[in-house]
Amino acid sequence: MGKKPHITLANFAQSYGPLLSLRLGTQLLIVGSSPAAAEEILKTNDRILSARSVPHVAPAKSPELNHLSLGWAVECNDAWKSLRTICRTELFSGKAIESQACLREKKIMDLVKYLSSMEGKVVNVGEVVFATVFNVLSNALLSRDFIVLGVDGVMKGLELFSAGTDTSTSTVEWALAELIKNPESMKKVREELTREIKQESLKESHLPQLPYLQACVKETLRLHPPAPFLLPHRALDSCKVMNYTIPKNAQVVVNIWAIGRDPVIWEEPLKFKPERFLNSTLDFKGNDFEFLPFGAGRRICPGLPMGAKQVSLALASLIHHFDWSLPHGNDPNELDMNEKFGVTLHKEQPLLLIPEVKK
Ligand code: HEM
Repeated sequence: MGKKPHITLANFAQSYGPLLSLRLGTQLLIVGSSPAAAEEILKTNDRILSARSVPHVAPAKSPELNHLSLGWAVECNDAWKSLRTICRTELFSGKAIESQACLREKKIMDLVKYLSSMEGKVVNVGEVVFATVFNVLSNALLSRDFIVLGVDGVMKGLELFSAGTDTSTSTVEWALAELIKNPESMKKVREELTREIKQESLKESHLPQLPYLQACVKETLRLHPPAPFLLPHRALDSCKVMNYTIPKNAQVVVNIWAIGRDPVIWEEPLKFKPERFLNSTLDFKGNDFEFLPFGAGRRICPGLPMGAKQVSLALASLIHHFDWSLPHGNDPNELDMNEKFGVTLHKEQPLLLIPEVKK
């Protein structure tokens, strides 16, 4: 399938249709590549297809670690349920997210200060955003995790770090890259920020006043979902999807990257056009099967409320405080937008930019 299996499988879907069945050695792989297939996999058959197929490279392959793991829990058993409950009620509840707002705002202001000290120098955007996101997560989660989860807290905390850091960082990096490449959209974000934010520092409470910025985040997640296949699901039992039989233990994935770029669903799918999300109810909460960057159903990303806030605030602050240019006066049109497939779908070339403090 090559180094970019999300593209290979998107091409297969063009030729063979929205539900593919492939044999990878002894493993049967089922790939859904349309909103209808996604709905049958993640909603109609949510329970039966909610088990996990744990890749050999995944960190929690060993049984002891699986016992501690949320993302790699092989079934939605009682241990998984209790972890999800802790996420919902303790870590990512509306109240918890609100109480962490000050922390995110403070860490992002630290990032702004650091970037101000780097004015005129080349900065690796992914690296500096990663450090901030990691810092926020460690402060917000670990202390609570230890208290709430006791002895096992360290392992669970670590898993949440890896699930939350790469995904959020990569989204901010792609969003800034897209905005550098699309100056018209960048101008609109700036105009919105200048109009709505009268004070020096941005607060999370400002985010609802920034619909265009939020549309840019959605457009970025449509084109560059950090998990292009979600995480691999597994059939607990045999079931029917689109009138085909899915045998027990088949690995089942949804190619949300392919759905996000399907010309049948999206007008000019390869263009970065945040406007498509304005005056639209389309959201990433798992009810719109053409747009599933966080998944849907019982395995939907539990960190969604935190990830969404974190990405929007970081992106808004980077644009509110700085003008950005490419090193050596390079033309933004030439910016390399190639992807690298891995645990998350990253930019192949790191985004290197020069910040200039906005006067
Ligand atoms: C832009 C940010 C993020 C995106 C796009 C994202 C996306 C996803 C996706 C697609 C899945 C798999 C859903 C499935 O298997 O059907 C997932 C699972 C998960 N995510 Fe996120 N995520 C983000 C941020 C976060 C954050 C901030 C955290 C925690 C701090 C987090 C924790 C998890 C965990 C623990 C799982 C496994 C859930 C389970 O298997 O029950 N994610 N995420």
